[in-house]
Amino acid sequence: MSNGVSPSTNPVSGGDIRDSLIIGLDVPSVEEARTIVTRIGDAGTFYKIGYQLAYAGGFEFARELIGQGKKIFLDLKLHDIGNTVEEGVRSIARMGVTFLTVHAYPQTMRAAVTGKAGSNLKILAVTVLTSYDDNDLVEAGYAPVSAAELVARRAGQAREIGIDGIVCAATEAERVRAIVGPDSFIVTPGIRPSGSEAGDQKRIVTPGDAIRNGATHLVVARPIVKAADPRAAAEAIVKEMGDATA
Ligand SMILES: O=C(O)c1cc(=O)[nH]c(=O)n1[C@@H]1O[C@H](COP(=O)(O)O)[C@@H](O)[C@H]1O
Repeated sequence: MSNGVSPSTNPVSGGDIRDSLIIGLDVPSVEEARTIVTRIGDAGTFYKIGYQLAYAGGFEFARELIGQGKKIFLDLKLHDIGNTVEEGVRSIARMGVTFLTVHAYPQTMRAAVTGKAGSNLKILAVTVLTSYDDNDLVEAGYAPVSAAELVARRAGQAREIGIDGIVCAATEAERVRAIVGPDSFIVTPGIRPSGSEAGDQKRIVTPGDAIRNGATHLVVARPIVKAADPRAAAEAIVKEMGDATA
């Protein structure tokens, strides 16, 4: 697959395990992000840039990291009218990033697939945010539906539309795999090494269990970027992922 990423990089199927850890650079400035990336060194190969850093110089920093051979997940969680999503994705497709998120609404997913045509960009559909539980869905106006059911429904729609990968909690990874088939990425945030703070995450899973459940990529931000030693934190997570494949 293009851009150096494929489900075969999942340690389950024998790739470089470091490529399955996506480190979320949820920090306020490029300077801070650069310091963390330097400290992590070759323990980190794949970085996520989301709202906080993207709107504080993160797009330029993404290009800088790509120039250094790192892979970038641009986590913009797009959702707008179809034409706006399509043209936005077309612009992003020229940046050379590996992954881009959109919310898993059918119009939005179709527009994103059209916008990325002819590029190496992979679109990930965010199904139900990992900070949501069943009660949060009711509060947001959904008829009573479990997060797991809504994830499954949206994963099915994503597969029909031709989306490259699914973002879901690792609690749902096995069920999602059965829906999307063997070639789709399954990217799981809400990862917490045992003993670490859940914070605002509700559907959390340890790194080892996420790999055992079949995730191709794990997204981890605070447990690494807020650690006293980010490199040691990343290495410990990679080790736990590797042990889960043994
Ligand atoms: O799309 C995402 O990456 C994402 C989807 C989701 O459902 N939940 C979720 O936490 N994320 C992102 O994953 C990262 C998780 O951060 P930590 O909870 O600090 O590890 C954050 O940058 C979130 O924006």
